[in-house]
Amino acid sequence: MVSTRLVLARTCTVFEGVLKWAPSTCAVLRPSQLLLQASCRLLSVGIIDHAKHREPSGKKVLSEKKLKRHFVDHRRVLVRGGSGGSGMSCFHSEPRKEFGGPDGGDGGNGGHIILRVDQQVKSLSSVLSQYQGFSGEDGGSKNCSGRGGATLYVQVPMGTLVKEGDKIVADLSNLGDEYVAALGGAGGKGNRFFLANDNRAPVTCTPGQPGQERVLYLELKTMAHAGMVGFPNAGKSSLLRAISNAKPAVASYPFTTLNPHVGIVHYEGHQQVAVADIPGIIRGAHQNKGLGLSFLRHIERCRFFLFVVDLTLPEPWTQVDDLKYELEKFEEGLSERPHVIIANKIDLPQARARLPQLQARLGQEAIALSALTGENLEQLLLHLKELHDAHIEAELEQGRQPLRW
Ligand SMILES: Nc1nc2c(ncn2[C@@H]2O[C@H](COP(=O)(O)OP(=O)(O)OP(=O)(O)O)[C@@H](O)[C@H]2O)c(=O)[nH]1
Ligand SMILES: [Mg+2]
Repeated sequence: MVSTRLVLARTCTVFEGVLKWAPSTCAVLRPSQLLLQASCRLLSVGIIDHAKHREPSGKKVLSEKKLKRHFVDHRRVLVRGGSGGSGMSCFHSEPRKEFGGPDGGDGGNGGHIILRVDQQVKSLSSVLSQYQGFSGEDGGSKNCSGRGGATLYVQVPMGTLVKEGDKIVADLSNLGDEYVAALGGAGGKGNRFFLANDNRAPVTCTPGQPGQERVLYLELKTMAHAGMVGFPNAGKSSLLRAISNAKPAVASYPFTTLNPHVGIVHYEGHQQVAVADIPGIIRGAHQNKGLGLSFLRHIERCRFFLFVVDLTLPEPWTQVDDLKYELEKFEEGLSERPHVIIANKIDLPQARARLPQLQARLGQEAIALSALTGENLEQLLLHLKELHDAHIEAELEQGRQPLRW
């Protein structure tokens, strides 16, 4: 019993800092399995799938179809800044003080509308189609100025692109980024403002200006470090479930995933790598076949790619060529980004037999693994970390702030 506990503790310690889900993996293993695993492969990850399929109790999981309704990645928004308050025209009046002079106060300025990045917001679904800023108050007597309209903040997800017509006016890709979408109108002037030597009793006052009015197009480009690209059914979502805390739907039919999902892989020292899973791509996607390429904008900003190949299909190397071709069609140079090729479903015998042929045809190494059984996942995790570290180094070298999740 004591020795079993020791092995259990040791296996967990090896995982600790590399993977967050390690304790849950340990929890579902029988002691006999653990002993066997610890002796033959210290870093192997067994039967992850069972551990991953436990949903947190009490939390309703939305189906992919419902999620599609909730996930909005573009929005047309009409923004109108608050109008300024009007200036006041009045004169000081006091007993025995006949000519008190003008004392009409200025109107308050209208409130601006500001788009602000919020880490908690993951889609544009909470953004309304129009916003009206708060108006400033009118000026009062006794030189009282009206109160200015409060600023209206609209929370948007990180990676929101703001366009006006065809022109990109803002790229909100960092935490805390803000963009003034509409300026509030200036407040009007009270008659006190027009007091001059040649006019001691002005009655003129001006109305407040209307706020700025603009039609903006918001476009969300999901931000993640790594983007998973692959044909439908290649096992992208299964892989994301296995390495992160994300729960994309997994099924044996193509196009199960309809929205991008981002999962976070936790490493030692609180380092986090965000991995995005997007719907499957097929040959001819750039001609709008399958689900088309519109969702590719969600991996456009990924710093590196994971090409997921289904090893059970004949000639799996053609999948890599097709994926690279489609990426290139979407945006020039996209296929040149750092990437790693993942040969999935290695647990199946026919897949294992195709592996040497794939390696030879590709001319580069592919990480053979099984998202279902967890075999060889650690190699992917270590490679992911290497790619992430290289990205941070490159960004710092160029004086840019690396993407932090
Ligand atoms: N045997 C085996 N089956 C796998 C493995 N990975 C995924 N599968 C199965 O392959 C099917 C498709 O998996 P998904 O993860 O939904 O594939 P996907 O690439 O996300 O598919 P789309 O969302 O349609 O693009 C499911 O039935 C999975 O159980 C694996 O490593 N081994
Ligand atoms: Mg999927």
